Parts: sequence; structure tokens; C-alpha cells
Amino acid sequence: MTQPNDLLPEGLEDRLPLEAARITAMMRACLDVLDAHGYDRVRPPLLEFEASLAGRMAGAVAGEARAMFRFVDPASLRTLALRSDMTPQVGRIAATSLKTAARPLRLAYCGDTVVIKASQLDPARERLQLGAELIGSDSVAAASEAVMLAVDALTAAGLTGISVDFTLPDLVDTLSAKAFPLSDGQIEAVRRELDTKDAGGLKAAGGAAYLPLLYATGPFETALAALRDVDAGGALKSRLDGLEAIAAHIGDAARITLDPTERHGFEYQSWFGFTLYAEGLRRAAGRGGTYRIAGSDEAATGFTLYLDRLADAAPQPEAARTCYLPLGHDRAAAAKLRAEGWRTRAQLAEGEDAPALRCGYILTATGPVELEQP
Ligand SMILES: N[C@@H](Cc1c[nH]c[nH+]1)C(=O)O
Repeated sequence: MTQPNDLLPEGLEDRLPLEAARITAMMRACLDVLDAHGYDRVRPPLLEFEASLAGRMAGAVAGEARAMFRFVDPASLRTLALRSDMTPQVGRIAATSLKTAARPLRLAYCGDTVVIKASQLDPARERLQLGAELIGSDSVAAASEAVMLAVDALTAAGLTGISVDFTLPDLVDTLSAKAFPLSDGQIEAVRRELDTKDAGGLKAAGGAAYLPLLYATGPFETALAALRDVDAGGALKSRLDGLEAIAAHIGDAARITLDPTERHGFEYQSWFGFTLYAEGLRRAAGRGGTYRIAGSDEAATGFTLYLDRLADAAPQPEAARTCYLPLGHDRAAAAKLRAEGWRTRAQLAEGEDAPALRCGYILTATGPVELEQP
């Protein structure tokens, strides 16, 4: 019976066997792809000193951007936080324990993260992250590798209709530095109007020069051409050439779109960011981009998939046949079945109902025999 204490807090949920099986299958498939591409897995802890988690991403006001659960550690009396993103942890590892490891350094990770407050669009407060970080480079080659790897991982996880939306997270900073100057006060207003895609508001905020950016959105080729038409004294050329090269690298492995002013979720990414989508998903499948590890100022590129979100669209893995092992069964024969890929469920007491325990077979002296299903 459910007692009031059994209810889970808002935004947290149990994953029951069918869904958990999908998530596990995806996790294995994705980790295998990252491993095959030479990414070594690291396992940072679930919680750390808050200052470390909040301080490793240049530009990110981590505490604000992704409200972290914090509390005082009764042992050290210091403030600890639960991770809300694993990328800063991997950055810390690269800047400390693996400081002297050869670059580029390729690291993979998978683990749960939590946030205090979910967004309206996505009420989940727990997220299973799986990702890869390529440390020591934020070149076009590194970005191409990261995007391709993300697409390969999603494909291996059984997702289809994958699309990648490119963005230029520091676009307004770049343009306002010289080509389209803005005062400090105007910058925030212009960013806000670009976010809401409000042409009138943008003009009123003194950002008339930024208007063409609103229309340089959509399928990659046309959006890129529109962006190339924005004459910003050459300020955008190297970035746009970069995007073009990355898109060429992806080829037709995924559909590519461009939304140059999208910055939601890109708190620390620098010149290049991307959001991953797949058929059947209402929200982003993952996100990535180029950034600098604060403290060491090392360049890096990476991506994170939000694995539990993908569970809705991932195929149900085929469950192996399950064989019931009666009391006193031949244990060697049972071990042999498992080695051949069967699942077994062993009887513990008299009176059990094998079909109700979802066993399709029973082990007999002559091997597994199919059971009649209720
Ligand atoms: N960890 C970031 C994505 C990212 C990984 N590496 C670079 N960016 C996120 O979840 O939004």
C-alpha cells in the first residue's frame, strides 16, 4: 500500500523495468561508441565542494544557471553541492589529476545529475548525463569530431531522425565588440530581444543592426547564406567557415539547422554550440560545444546526452528468453544456458507460479521446455 511518505518529490521518478531496460541498453550502446573512439571513462563523485563545481566553467554563473542542491558537510563543515552537470567535473579532472596527460585528452562519463528547480518545459529534476569531452582543443576538427560522435552515439542508441541545431553562443559579444557596438546596458536588452525573436523590441533596444540575425535561422544552407550576408567587417567569417566545415563533416548523418542567436542552455560554451534532437522526442536529446575550463583556461569541446529523456523514443530491447529453474535443478546446465544468452529465474520455494514470474521455459532433464502461458 502506498503511504504518504512513499510519494516522490516533484520532478523525480522511478524507472520501472521496461523503461530501465531501454535506458540501460542505450547507455551500453553509447558508452561502447565513445570507448571505440578512444574516449576513456572517468567517474567523478556525485557531490563536491560547491566552489569547485561552480568555478570550473568560464562564463557560467553555475549556481544561478543550474540551481544546484547545496548543504553543509557535517564532517568538513564546508558547503557541498550535488552536481547539476558533469562537464565541469571532467574539466576539474583535466586541470588537476590529468594535468600532465598528453593532449588532446579524450574523456567519457555517465552519471546522474540533479537541479533544484526544473524548467517549465522540462519538469524533471534528475537527469542522466552521458557524454564526452575532448580537452586541449576547440578547433574545427575537434568540434567536427564531437558532433559526429554525438550523432553516432544517438544512432547506436537506436534513435532515428537525428538533427543538430548549430548556434554561435558568443555571437552578440563578438559583434558588439566592434562591428555593431552596444553599451553595457544595451547588450542584455539586445540578447533578450533576440531570445524572444522580437524585431520591434530589438530596434527599440538599439539593436537595429542585429535584425538580420533574426532571419538567419532554419535549414543550415539557407541560414548560413543569410548570415554571410550580414556584413560585420569580417568579424563572423572564421566562425561561419568553421560551421560550414563541421556541417560538411557530418554530411547526411544528421539534418542540420542553424539558429545563431540561440543561447538557452549554453552558459559556458564559446564560439560554437549545438543542440541534438531526434524523432519522437519533445525536448533536446543533448547539447554540446566549445568552451574553456576556468582556472586552467584550457580549450575544450564536448557534448552531453540526456539519456533518460531519450527513453521515450528508444526502441525496447528484446528481452532474452527466460527459463525457470526448479528446486534442485542442474546448476551446471543452468550456467550453460546463461552462457548461451538465456536469462534464468531460480525457484526459491514450493508453490511458485513460473508463468506468472514471466518465465517462458522451464529447465528439465532434457533441457528447457516451453511453458504454456496463462
Ligand atoms: N554539459 C553541457 C553540454 C556540454 C558538454 N561539453 C560542452 N558542453 C550541458 O549539459 O548542457
